Amino acid sequence: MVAIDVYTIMRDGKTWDYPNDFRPERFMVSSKEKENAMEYIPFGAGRRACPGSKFALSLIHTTIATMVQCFDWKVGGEGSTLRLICKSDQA
Ligand code: HEM
Repeated sequence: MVAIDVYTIMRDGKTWDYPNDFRPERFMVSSKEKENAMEYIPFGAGRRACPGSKFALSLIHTTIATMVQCFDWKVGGEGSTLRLICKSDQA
């Protein structure tokens, strides 16, 4: 069996500035430019790549929008954690 260390590949300092930071703007390049990129492979690659990737990518917008609508997001406190507080519990 061959195991690929995807975690390390996707945090390679030679490819990404500040690889451990959450910087979504790093993905704001045309998809053509990154067509064959192997630096970021959350769905794997090749023959065993995730067959649900298109479904997951089309669903993620609705998922995030629903979470923004239903929860108050609070960052900070102990360990700078993210807390999601259900809006309907606050009434
Ligand atoms: C954000 C959501 C998802 C992520 C990040 C993800 C990621 C992955 C990864 C990394 C693999 C392994 C690829 C490899 O071995 O190289 C995989 C396999 C797989 N995924 Fe997903 N996946 C997601 C959503 C889904 C969804 C929504 C479905 C089905 C509706 C799905 C079905 C599968 C199946 C069946 C495999 C096994 C493919 C095989 O071994 O041939 N995944 N996924």
